[in-house]
Amino acid sequence: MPDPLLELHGLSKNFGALTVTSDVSLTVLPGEIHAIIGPNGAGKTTLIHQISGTLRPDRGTIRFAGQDVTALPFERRARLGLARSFQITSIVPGFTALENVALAVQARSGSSFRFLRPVAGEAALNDEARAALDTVGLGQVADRTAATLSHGEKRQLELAIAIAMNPRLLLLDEPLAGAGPEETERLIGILRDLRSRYGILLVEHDMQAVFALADRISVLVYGRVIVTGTVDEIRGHPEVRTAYLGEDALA
Ligand SMILES: Nc1ncnc2c1ncn2[C@@H]1O[C@H](COP(=O)(O)OP(=O)(O)OP(=O)(O)O)[C@@H](O)[C@H]1O
Repeated sequence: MPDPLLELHGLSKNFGALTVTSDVSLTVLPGEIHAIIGPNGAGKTTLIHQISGTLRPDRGTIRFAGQDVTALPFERRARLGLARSFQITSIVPGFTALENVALAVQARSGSSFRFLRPVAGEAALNDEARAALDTVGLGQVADRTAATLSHGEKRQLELAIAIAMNPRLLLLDEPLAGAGPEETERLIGILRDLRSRYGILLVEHDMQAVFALADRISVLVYGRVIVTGTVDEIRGHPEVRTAYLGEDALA
């Protein structure tokens, strides 16, 4: 088995008396989609915040690509290749799709493009941005203003922005939220293509999409991982069925 890209050991976090993450341990392997599912309020988003570095855990460790990153700030983790896809709110509506992605390329590369002649620097930025847009199937709309993109295209643009960070692991928090059936199918296809290039930690409510995509699934209930397993193991697991009682998501 390859070394894990991401390893969480005994991660715990309380907000006052409320335990939001309780002794969470899991791994994401290179080329794997590891999905986190769980009822509303189970602690999925706060877990993502701790992994990306915007929230400090009270206990436990986070290792990324063999390095302990528990104490590193968000930007340092991003530079190591831990990319979180941000919600649509981080897209600049008045910029084109290409400009939005070029901004992310520029943020990642810092001053490195400054050493090129201005025109060459801009061309290099745009080439990288175009490649990221092509990867998520948005090459045709590169020059459209982001505000005019459909909801599904905006979700694709978020993925392109995350890819422009040159990541090794993508942290995706509900990448299908608000997408219609056709958009969902398209996004599932894109995520499937991305799997061969990145490890993916996927938080997603759309259970059919999770079952279609995930190599492994961890089920979070009240901040605790109650089981990690393959799609078949999770579908048939009695405790998971109990946690979702009343929902037909596992049908
Ligand atoms: N900053 C905060 N201060 C206090 N409590 C918080 C804070 N952020 C989240 N919580 C609480 O922590 C718990 C876990 O929230 P979280 O958003 O991580 O759950 P979730 O599994 O992502 O939920 P959903 O599926 O509805 O998005 C919830 O009870 C929430 O109200």
